[in-house]
Amino acid sequence: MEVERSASADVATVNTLQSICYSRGSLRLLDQRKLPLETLYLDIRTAADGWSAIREMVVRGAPAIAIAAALSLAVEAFNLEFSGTAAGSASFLIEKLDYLVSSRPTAVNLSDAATKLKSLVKNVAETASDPKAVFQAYVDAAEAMLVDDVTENKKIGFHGATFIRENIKNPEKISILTHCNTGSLATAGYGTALGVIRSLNAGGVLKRAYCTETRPFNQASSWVLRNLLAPRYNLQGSRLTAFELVHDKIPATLIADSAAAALMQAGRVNAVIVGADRIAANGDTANKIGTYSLAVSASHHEVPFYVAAPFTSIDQSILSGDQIVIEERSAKELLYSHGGLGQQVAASGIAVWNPAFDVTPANLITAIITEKGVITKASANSFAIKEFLEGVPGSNTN
Ligand SMILES: CSC[C@@H](O)[C@@H](O)C(=O)COP(=O)(O)O
Repeated sequence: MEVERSASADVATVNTLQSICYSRGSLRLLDQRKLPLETLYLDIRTAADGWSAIREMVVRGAPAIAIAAALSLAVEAFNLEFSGTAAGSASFLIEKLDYLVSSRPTAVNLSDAATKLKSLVKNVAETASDPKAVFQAYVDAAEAMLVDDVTENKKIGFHGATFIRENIKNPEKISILTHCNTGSLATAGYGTALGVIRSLNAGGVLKRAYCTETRPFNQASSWVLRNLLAPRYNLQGSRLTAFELVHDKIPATLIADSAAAALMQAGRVNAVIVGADRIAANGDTANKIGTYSLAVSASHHEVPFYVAAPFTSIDQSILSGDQIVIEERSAKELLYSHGGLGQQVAASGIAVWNPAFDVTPANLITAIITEKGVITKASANSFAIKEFLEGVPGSNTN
């Protein structure tokens, strides 16, 4: 993974909202750990580079992780002098895809993409005699993910804004709270939950967006120790979402995570919207740690709580959220400022539990907003996602 430093920290003059810069044979990822103070792109040449960039959170957000992983292998495959058979090229790609999936466990988009890409290369290898045909099919499919994601996000934005306007009190003056970062930086562009906020704003009905700081992630890794002399805090809400909201001139206010319940109690928001890393078949949703607290508070204050995500975030192979593997991150993210390099900020000897995600049960979710439309409750405690899909023309329900 090579560092490529963009000239300026002057965020207004560069397209800082593009986290994935790809052209055939070349991939650069915006180092999101450095935003908003510095714009730095890392050159990704191999699947191994992609794996490290995901693990170290250079790139993060469920859809962006999947696309970055697929494209890192596309770049490696495109630049490779491969002398084997078509079957050998398929095995090569499948092995690398399995490796990429091991980078972070909770978001399903990456494993979903890998499963689809593996099936594609297996099928192509069965009929192709030339390994190049297998690589070509892989590269085409990985590139399509980049394009499709933006299209799908815009549909999520449209469906979400329409649904919220039709179902909310005070639809001409919507104040909405969001958590983590679900915008352009977490996707190929536009965003999911933040895409809905963008769409509400474009429709002239958004009074104010509130974003949480989104504790606790700071930088803590050997790669950082080696490469970043001046690491910065990495709070997906205060640095990334706030950055996108300011960039788009959307009226917005930052709050500490712990201020969310008081914000609702004061009647300052009439909706909450978050993204998702994995949604089970019944609608239980894993998302950034703190999402569950927001949902509990929203329920208490009778504020609607929406999840916005593409269908690639839905894992129909699991019946409920109990089956979702939650990533636990380094204790250093809590014990030290600047992810282990800065000052100690907690008592020596204290044990740490640092899950990166939590699961919000379906009963606390008002609706799930997708690119295919809005899924509402089948009963008080669950969503019927399969049945919803069966009603969507042309949808594969598997
Ligand atoms: C459109 S991104 C949806 C989720 O991936 C997002 O809300 C989130 O939890 C991201 O967590 P992160 O740890 O920053 O990858």
